[in-house]
Amino acid sequence: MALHKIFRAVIMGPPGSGKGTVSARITKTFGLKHLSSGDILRANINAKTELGLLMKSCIDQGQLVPDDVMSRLILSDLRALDQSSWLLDGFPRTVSQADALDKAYSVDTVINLNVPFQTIKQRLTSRWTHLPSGRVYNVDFNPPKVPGLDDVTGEPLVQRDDDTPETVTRRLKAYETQTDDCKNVFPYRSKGVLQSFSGTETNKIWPHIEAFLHSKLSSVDEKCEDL
Ligand SMILES: Nc1nc2c(ncn2[C@@H]2O[C@H](COP(=O)(O)OP(=O)(O)O)[C@@H](O)[C@H]2O)c(=O)[nH]1
Ligand SMILES: Nc1ncnc2c1ncn2[C@@H]1O[C@H](COP(=O)(O)OP(=O)(O)O)[C@@H](O)[C@H]1O
Repeated sequence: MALHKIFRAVIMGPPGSGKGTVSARITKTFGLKHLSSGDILRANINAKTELGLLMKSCIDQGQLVPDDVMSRLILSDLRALDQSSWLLDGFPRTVSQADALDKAYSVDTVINLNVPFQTIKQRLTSRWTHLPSGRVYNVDFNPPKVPGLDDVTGEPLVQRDDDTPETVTRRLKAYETQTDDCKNVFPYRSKGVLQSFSGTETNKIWPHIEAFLHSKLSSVDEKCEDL
């Protein structure tokens, strides 16, 4: 689908709810640029930047990195995408981050994935990641064609240091208290742009998200053509 107006979307949900998996499908179908806060942080760690080294211990302990650091990082990357439609994955995660984004951009839609924590725990301990691209695999759900290797580049897959059972528990707790419990204070429900999708299987949730975005994007385009 060709987009005429700039469309800005956010995808939220607990760790392991399928944000990366759904984002890949959204970018493939609708051509939005994908920006993932976790991928950006891991690229900094991998490149051994000062910021990456400082943030690594927070991430490995399953804690959120400080709001000011995260907001500055994401907003500066978004500035480079000013003329593009984008999908922001993993940001905002706190009220302060949501306020910082709201001051800079008006978000057209927020997709919220609602997946039970019990489902997530099993998924994350069997997640394999291609760090340079952020592509994710799963031994049961979407295994790579060759075990241990990325389908596109043939490079090795790794298990993230924070995908251990103990750290996953801490990340889910952080999500509950810092994101989920505060969701009503984020500026999205009151603005009528928050849309939740619930379930335990991405393949069942995806057709609903796809249909929702098709209708959302065509109404945005119609409004644009009316101007
Ligand atoms: N079993 C199963 N695994 C899934 C499903 N959807 C995604 N996954 C896997 O669950 C893990 C977490 O998904 P991901 O998209 O990385 O979630 P994120 O942490 O919210 O970005 C990855 O290993 C995915 O391949 C599903 O419906 N069933
Ligand atoms: N918006 C954010 N605010 C603070 N910390 C973040 C944010 N996004 C990512 N992080 C840090 O990076 C880690 C991994 O994030 P992410 O890759 O988005 O995890 P997941 O895909 O499992 O939800 C988080 O546990 C946290 O430490």
